[in-house]
Amino acid sequence: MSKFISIEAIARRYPGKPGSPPTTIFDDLWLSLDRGEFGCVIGHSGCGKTTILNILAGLDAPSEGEVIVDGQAISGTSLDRAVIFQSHALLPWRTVLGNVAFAVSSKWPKWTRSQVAAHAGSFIDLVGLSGSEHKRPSELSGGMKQRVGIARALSITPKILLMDEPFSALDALTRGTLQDEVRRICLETGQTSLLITHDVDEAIYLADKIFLMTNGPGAVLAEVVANPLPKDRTRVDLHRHPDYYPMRNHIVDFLVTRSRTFRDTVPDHDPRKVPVVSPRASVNAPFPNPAAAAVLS
Ligand SMILES: Nc1ncnc2c1ncn2[C@@H]1O[C@H](COP(=O)(O)OP(=O)(O)OP(=O)(O)O)[C@@H](O)[C@H]1O
Repeated sequence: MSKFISIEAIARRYPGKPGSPPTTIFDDLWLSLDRGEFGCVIGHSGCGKTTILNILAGLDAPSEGEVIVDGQAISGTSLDRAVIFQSHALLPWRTVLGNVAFAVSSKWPKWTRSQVAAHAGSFIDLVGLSGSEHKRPSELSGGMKQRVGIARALSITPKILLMDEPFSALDALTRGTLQDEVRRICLETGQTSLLITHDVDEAIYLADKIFLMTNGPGAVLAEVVANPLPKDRTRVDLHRHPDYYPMRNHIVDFLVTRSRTFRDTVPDHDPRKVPVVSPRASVNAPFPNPAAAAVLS
């Protein structure tokens, strides 16, 4: 079965200094997601996470390779692919309703004003901002601004939702609440999503698949972690699940050690056949324990 999102052999290179070869951020990168899946890319600063997201959004183009979404190679930006940035990028002169309505009328230019307002209003409601429709961004908290960004992205019913560290500028309480909201909405609507984060717990809570990137330049997708935790997990009971610590330890171990040493320790890594692992609790086994990471394919 073909994948809903298929990143195929992409590379991103930047010109080097005069007389030097180009810098390769990554090359021959393959990554895929099924429809309705929530993926998370995690890796150290500079490994190319934002570059991957920008390529998927069409804000950047790969130096080589292509990206297929729903059976079609992408080219440039599209209202099929919505992005939520760390900085919400709202139009400051427009109200909450005006910001969301702007996106809605871009997608459906023939809709009447009242159709646009009703549709935008339902997404403002979805993110819990009813009553604030007529406020301008300067009157909103950081969390509320990010809610507007989420409502705006979801209101155009995109095929894929792309998020670049959308919660990282928020305080812990607001971050947790918005993670809950995004998870609820994505599960309810079957939204295919890709999130960039540095936060291991955020990835474990939200993602079905976590893509582990090695350090750049020359980063590679080393492993895909298939989340073994139940779908009905909640943020508060996450750490009580027996598979939580094996999985968390596996990812932290990767980020602390293997992301640096991967190139030397796995010289025959095949970027087209990236191992999918699902770290689980294993009785009497110290961690890290290779046996705890069941290789699924
Ligand atoms: N226009 C550019 N010219 C040259 N190099 C660039 C350009 N844009 C990005 N880079 C380099 O590409 C690499 C990957 O950048 P990217 O922002 O994708 O990393 P990241 O993993 O998202 O980092 P962070 O976690 O810090 O956001 C970095 O080393 C960056 O310096």
